[in-house]
Amino acid sequence: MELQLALDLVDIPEAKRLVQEVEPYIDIVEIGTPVVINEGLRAVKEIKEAFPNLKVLADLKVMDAGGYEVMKASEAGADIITILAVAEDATIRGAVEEAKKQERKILVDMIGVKDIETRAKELDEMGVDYICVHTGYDLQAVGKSSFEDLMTLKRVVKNAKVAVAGGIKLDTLPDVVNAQPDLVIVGGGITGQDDKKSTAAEMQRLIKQG
Ligand SMILES: O=C(CO)[C@H](O)[C@H](O)COP(=O)(O)O
Repeated sequence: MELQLALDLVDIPEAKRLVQEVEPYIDIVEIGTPVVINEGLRAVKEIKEAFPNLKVLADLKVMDAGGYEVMKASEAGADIITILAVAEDATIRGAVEEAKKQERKILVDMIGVKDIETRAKELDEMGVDYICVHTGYDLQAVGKSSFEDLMTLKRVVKNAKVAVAGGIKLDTLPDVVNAQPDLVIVGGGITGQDDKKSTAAEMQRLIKQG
């Protein structure tokens, strides 16, 4: 099980400062969608250059032109690129094909998918690397979580790695770990804490023992 730090509400200098603080405790650093919108793929490039030992995920949430977007993110140094599960199959297949060519990975974000079971089975057959259930900020605000969807993924996904994101905090992490995802994605649960270092260290401890 791996821990991914999601950076959403920062600029590049702040992203570097945050990663430096928690680097020993995380496996993957996510350059979040708002960061890519504000700073471009330069953010991916700079973080990969500054932290070559960490995997970098570019949270592009690709919806079209899968092959092209994956190629550009790969050029910037992304190890993993996200695509939306609600995209057309042709877009997903294009992204998977390009990622294989570039020796990168594709994480499919299930945000907005109503029938998790059916779509997860289809994506699994298409050869994506990760399938991620995700409660975005707008549904977190009305009290939703991804826990039930995570159980569905665990039941139906046979090939891809299973990931979970959306509002995970130290107090909810043990339940998430019990469900045995391959990847746990945490943003505000670390970046919003006064003591980010010890929060990330404790999260890593729970994840490694899970
Ligand atoms: O992709 C995202 C929002 O669309 C976030 O990166 C993801 O939800 C993790 O952040 P948090 O733990 O703060 O919810």
